[in-house]
Amino acid sequence: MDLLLDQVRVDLCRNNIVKDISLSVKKGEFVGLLGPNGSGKSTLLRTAYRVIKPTSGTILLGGENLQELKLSESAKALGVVSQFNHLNFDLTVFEIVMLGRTPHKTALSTDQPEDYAIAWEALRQVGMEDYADRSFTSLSGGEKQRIILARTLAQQPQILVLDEPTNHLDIKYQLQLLSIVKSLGIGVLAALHDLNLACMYCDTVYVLKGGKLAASGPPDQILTPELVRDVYEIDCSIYKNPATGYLSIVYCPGHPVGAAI
Ligand SMILES: Nc1ncnc2c1ncn2[C@@H]1O[C@H](COP(=O)(O)OP(=O)(O)OP(=O)(O)O)[C@@H](O)[C@H]1O
Repeated sequence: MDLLLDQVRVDLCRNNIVKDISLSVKKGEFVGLLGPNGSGKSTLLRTAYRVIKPTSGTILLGGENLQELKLSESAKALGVVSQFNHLNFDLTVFEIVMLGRTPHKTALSTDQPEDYAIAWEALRQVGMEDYADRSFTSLSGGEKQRIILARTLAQQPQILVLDEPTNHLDIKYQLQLLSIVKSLGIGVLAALHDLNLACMYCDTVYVLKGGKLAASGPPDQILTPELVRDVYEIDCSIYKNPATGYLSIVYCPGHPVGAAI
């Protein structure tokens, strides 16, 4: 299944936050959404997963207009891991992961053995089987993030939208989360702050600046010191790391470009 955004504009409180962005996420493609704080990444993602209605433009999910799809259909197809996971229900970890099966059920259907098996497999994928009986609210920020990913894996979505999914995770689990997501073989749209992780995992990146598209393409073709300086106002050097084969970005200490000394 593909996700296509065509000339999407989003106004919030009369401010134009997202300015006519077009992008595509194809089956199996890992697409990164980059840009500094306040550049419109979360707003664009929230529009893509149907929390915000676009002011103009079109979003197609599997070729169908997202706004015209039944909510139950888009809920089944689109998985979301967002930045904020303030769930205050007193549920166990396993119960949270089982919530991922909800979009696949009708009002009267009960949990089937297959649902339990899928939820256990999702917990196993994030390495959290031993936490199944723990209260979700007792977990650390990083553990919560991994359980939210497991819930989303249990949903078996066809497109995954991630808003800063590596927040709270130490480097091992940042790499684990992105590797799991990449291995799913579905379309992924992820807002990322870490440009080095973007270079390692993204097939394509879209870079936002002030709600507009500043650049798009494969990271090794478009991430240049000039682009980083223009978008993030910071100097850096970029080289191909012989150990990984990916670009590595090293930020220069000192003053951001244009800052008063
Ligand atoms: N409901 C709203 N009303 C008015 N402005 C808003 C609203 N929601 C977000 N904004 C503004 O829109 C801009 C883009 O915010 P958004 O959260 O999309 O940026 P972002 O790129 O995800 O930032 P960050 O990297 O800090 O998470 C910001 O200036 C924000 O203050």
